[in-house]
Amino acid sequence: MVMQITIALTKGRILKETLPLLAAAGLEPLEDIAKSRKLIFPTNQENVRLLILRGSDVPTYVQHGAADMGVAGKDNLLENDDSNIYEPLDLNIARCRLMTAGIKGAPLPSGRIKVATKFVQSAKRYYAAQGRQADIIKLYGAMELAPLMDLADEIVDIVDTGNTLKANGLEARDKIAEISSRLIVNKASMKMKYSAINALIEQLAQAVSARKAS
Ligand SMILES: Nc1ncnc2c1ncn2[C@@H]1O[C@H](COP(=O)(O)OP(=O)(O)OP(=O)(O)O)[C@@H](O)[C@H]1O
Ligand SMILES: O=P(O)(O)OC[C@H]1O[C@H](OP(=O)(O)OP(=O)(O)O)[C@H](O)[C@@H]1O
Repeated sequence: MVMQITIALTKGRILKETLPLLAAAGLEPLEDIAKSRKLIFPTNQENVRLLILRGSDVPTYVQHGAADMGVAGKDNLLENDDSNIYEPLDLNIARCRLMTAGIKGAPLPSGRIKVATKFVQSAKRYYAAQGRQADIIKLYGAMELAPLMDLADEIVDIVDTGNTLKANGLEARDKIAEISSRLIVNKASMKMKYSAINALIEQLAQAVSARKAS
């Protein structure tokens, strides 16, 4: 019996870098995802279909088995319960860093600090490890604005070139994690659909190695 494999992909910048890797692994959607409002796409492999999701939802689908596999940024994986998830492959795409940042030259208050971030779990773990009392303020984007409006003393956000911080008079401070997109697999799916999933992992691993070598 042919086992269907469902792969949840992160839309946006990650999708643009994921599709060429999937193609190199012999897997392609049957239509142009960018020109469609659909959310489920069949592929050239009849037992494999793609879901297109927000990056923050991919780990949830894989954790609960609504998708067998997924591609998500490590920043989002660190925010979610991953007890049912394997992470067999770093796709080495969408590389960036999760960092603390604040107004350039501004000292941190000695006591409790206000921290604005989309990455609440990572922030809680980081400040606890630093022995700092942090009041976390949840935001969904444009975190760089928070210190400028005195909403927060620091932010925890993604940094790549540092241009966004610099353009807003902020400075990167401490690195919390190296970020890249990772291939994730539901643990039960790995057992029940081992041969099909393992073949996909191996083909993607070869595509990642070939991309690194090029
Ligand atoms: N400037 C960047 N350079 C490289 N990778 C980035 C950058 N910003 C984010 N990423 C990576 O790409 C992923 C998707 O980022 P993107 O900005 O496209 O969506 P998002 O708005 O963060 O996601 P969501 O819509 O779920 O909030 C992030 O989870 C992160 O892993
Ligand atoms: O260090 P830099 O090169 O400036 O990149 C960092 C910025 O990139 C992301 O924003 P972007 O607008 O790309 O995505 P978003 O939708 O998550 O804000 C992230 O949220 C930072 O603001």
